[in-house]
Amino acid sequence: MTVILKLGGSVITDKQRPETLDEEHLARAAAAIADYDGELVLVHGGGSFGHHHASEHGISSEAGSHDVAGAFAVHDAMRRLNDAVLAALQERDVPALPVHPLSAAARDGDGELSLSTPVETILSEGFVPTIQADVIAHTGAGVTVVSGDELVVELAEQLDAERVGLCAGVPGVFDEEGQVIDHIESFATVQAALGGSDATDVTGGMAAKIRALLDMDTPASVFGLDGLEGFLDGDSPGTRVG
Ligand SMILES: Nc1ncnc2c1ncn2[C@@H]1O[C@H](COP(=O)(O)OP(=O)(O)OP(=O)(O)O)[C@@H](O)[C@H]1O
Ligand SMILES: C=C(C)CCOP(=O)(O)O
Repeated sequence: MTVILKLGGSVITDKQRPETLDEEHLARAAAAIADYDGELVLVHGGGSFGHHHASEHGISSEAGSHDVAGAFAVHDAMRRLNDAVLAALQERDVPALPVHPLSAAARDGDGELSLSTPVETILSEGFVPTIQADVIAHTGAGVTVVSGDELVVELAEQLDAERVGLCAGVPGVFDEEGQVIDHIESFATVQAALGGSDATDVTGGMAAKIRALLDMDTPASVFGLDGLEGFLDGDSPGTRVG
């Protein structure tokens, strides 16, 4: 059965500084992934590569743009981040190959995402598909951002995944007192504690993440880097969602 893991941009980059990797975190994540023995699909977010350029060019999940320079600036930065993630993985003998949504996904006029990737074949041939958040064509709007969280949800459905993990820069989802919530079953019960991101972020931070995860049937967990090994061992660190 397939496990889907998103490496949050808040983990693998320094979200406060444009186009800055968090080399140490990326190395730790890659080492944990190298120890995993099973079918794994990786997705990664934008951090200070995607969100910075998207914000500068006024592009978000909803706000589109026909400006090719802006569209390419976001895509190109995300491709550079994807290259860095692939390099860290391949260095540790993880057979990671890239998937770029700009060439594989689109939104219709209602904003509905369609994604047609060779991920299943890449997986069945023993590789680890590594998919970046990106900009994609959006009917009537030019391009909009597709977040790593949206890609995770879509892929979980397409691949009938067993489990989904979102590794973020926080140990889990905090309640209003700052304690990590063990289990979230409905948006309404936690809404008051959920905010955006504390850095530049065009896709809605934690609130959007939890909404997206509650919308799917696959069990999910949100955890920090310290929880990654446990998640890959089959535990549910941080906050279970759904
Ligand atoms: N209740 C909450 N619990 C935990 N984090 C929260 C909460 N409300 C808001 N946040 C913010 O959500 C952020 C995590 O979401 P964010 O989208 O930045 O993570 P990410 O998915 O790792 O990054 P990226 O979108 O770049 O991939 C935290 O850094 C924090 O600022
Ligand atoms: C801005 C971009 C391209 C990234 C959006 O994806 P996220 O980091 O998963 O929210």
